[in-house]
Amino acid sequence: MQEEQWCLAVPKREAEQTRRRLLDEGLLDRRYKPRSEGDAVLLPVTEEVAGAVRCDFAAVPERLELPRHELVGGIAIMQENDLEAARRLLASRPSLETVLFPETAVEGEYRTRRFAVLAGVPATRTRVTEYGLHFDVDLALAYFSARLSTERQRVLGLMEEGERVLDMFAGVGPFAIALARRAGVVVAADLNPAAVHLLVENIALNRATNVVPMLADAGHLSRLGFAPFDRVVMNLPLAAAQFLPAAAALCRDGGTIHLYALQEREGECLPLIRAVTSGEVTERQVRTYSPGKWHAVYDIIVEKEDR
Ligand SMILES: C[S@@+](CC[C@H](N)C(=O)[O-])C[C@H]1O[C@@H](n2cnc3c(N)ncnc32)[C@H](O)[C@@H]1O
Repeated sequence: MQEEQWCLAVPKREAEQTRRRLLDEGLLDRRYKPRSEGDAVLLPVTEEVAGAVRCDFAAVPERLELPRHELVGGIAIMQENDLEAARRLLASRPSLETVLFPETAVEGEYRTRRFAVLAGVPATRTRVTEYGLHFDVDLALAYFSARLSTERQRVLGLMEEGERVLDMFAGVGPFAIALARRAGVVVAADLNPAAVHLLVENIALNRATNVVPMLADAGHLSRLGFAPFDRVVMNLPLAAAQFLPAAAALCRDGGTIHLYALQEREGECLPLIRAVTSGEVTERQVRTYSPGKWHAVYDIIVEKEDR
């Protein structure tokens, strides 16, 4: 039976690498079989990611019944509180250790969720591999989402060797440690002690020697007298209004701020951005979040002369 699905069409030589990345990010729709079309391979994806198109796919019969889920290392996060489906999911993949159901939305200052264990080992800690880097995460204690892995690589691709980078809301370090590959130094701050513990472990795990972890409120960073940064990452959606002036103060003239926001209409953050700089702004959709809401990133070139 053929069914219409979202998919990414990629050149054959990139297919395996892209398939693995989508699998890591929990975006590969394993209920359908990838297939070739001309020089491309069509990879079914679980949501409308950037560049996805609609195509017909044959269902893999034994996987059709698996529930929707997001993969984070050895943990699957299900959208339904369904014990029977969780057991089937756990049995479907040897690398899976635990199936969780989020009892709350992402909440609080630390942006964490509370989980119920539906199947497997009762744990919220796991190790995630992303583009050759390893991150120990604890989903109950500190925020982590595999869905931004492509975005981290995009930002890395924009960097010059030796840049000074500030990650204002670093969590367990996925942006900071990914960008450290090209940076001269990365300052990585977070106010969640558990996140900073994991950040320190992840710096060691990846043998990064140029990431400086800090347990600090981003609001205090501009008082520390840092020389200006070439690039500032702001991944705390909903906080633009509060922290954008500090980010602009910490960024050099001509440097870049990557501002992540949850929004319901294009250009929602532009008035806030225009209050701190008149520099060039590029806005793009990172991923859909819920109907009518999406995760956007604004790449902002900071111009200081005219302020
Ligand atoms: C959405 S998470 C992003 C974490 C990480 N950048 C990532 O991509 O996985 C936001 C992080 O900001 C931290 N946070 C919230 N308010 C903060 C503040 N005022 N100063 C520093 N960190 C803060 C939270 O603890 C959380 O780890």
